[in-house]
Amino acid sequence: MTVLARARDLSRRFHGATALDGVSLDIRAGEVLGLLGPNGAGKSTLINVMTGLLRPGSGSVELCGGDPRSEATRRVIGVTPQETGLPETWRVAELVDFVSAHFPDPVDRTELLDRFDLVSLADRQAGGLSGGQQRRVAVALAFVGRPRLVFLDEPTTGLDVDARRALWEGIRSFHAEGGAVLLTSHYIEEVEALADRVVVMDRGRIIADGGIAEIRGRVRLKRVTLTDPVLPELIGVTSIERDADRAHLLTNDAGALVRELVTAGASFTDIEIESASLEDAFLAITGHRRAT
Ligand SMILES: Nc1ncnc2c1ncn2[C@@H]1O[C@H](COP(=O)(O)OP(=O)(O)OP(=O)(O)O)[C@@H](O)[C@H]1O
Repeated sequence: MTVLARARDLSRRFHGATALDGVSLDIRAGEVLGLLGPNGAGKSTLINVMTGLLRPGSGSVELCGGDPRSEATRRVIGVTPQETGLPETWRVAELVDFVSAHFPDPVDRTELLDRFDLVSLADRQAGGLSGGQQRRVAVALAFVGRPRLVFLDEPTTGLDVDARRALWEGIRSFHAEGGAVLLTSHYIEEVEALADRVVVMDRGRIIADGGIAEIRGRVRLKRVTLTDPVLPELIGVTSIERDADRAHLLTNDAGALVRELVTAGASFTDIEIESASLEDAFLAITGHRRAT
């Protein structure tokens, strides 16, 4: 499959702190790649280096065979950085027209606004929009130039459920037409809903890369949920979380755990065993508590 973006052995330090430490990554045509990692893992730095906004300390990046810093190469990608500042007095329609003027074959304005559920905001000034509405406009602008590959850094942070769903639909229809996307997210269910492939970063390195089922399978965790439990000391339990009267135990061997509970005479009223979620797998791989 065609490789649209190729990063090789990227490293980048900021004042002595390592943000990227030997990262190599290919993004292929037509795939949606979810980039996960805890705060400070290096996700934004990777996007900024891959899109030519930041120079790597060492290593190389090729976008569609070209240099990400060249204008011609940049026309084939779309980017929504984590922080976006829209000019406050400009109306949404004017912003779309302005960005469109930089591309040879832009998406029709009405079609774009419709795709991202922004038609009703077309005549509103950007400065008067809510944070979530501004975010949706900023994401939509990444798609104006009919890019082959779009980089979205936390596209749905701060959006309510409906706005997030509208944005997901916009990303899905781009994907259905063959577009490729790299997106970072703190919402694991977002990556689960949109991505074909998941890359997990931690401390500037890629520590897992695969399909969602594969990443889940890499840690053969089961989630065992018990109601009203009085638990003995347990062996082989990766973590225990409690919410109200339920306890969620993560383990590599649910059978052994159940036998241990029964042998120890532990009391509980209900038991449920399910496969680990992507979030469980992510936490197990990084060793961090939450993807915040
Ligand atoms: N411009 C900068 N100046 C100094 N340090 C920086 C700069 N940009 C990033 N860093 C540092 O590099 C590391 C990686 O940061 P980065 O923003 O890439 O992580 P991230 O995975 O995107 O985190 P988050 O999920 O919080 O957005 C962090 O330690 C961060 O403090």
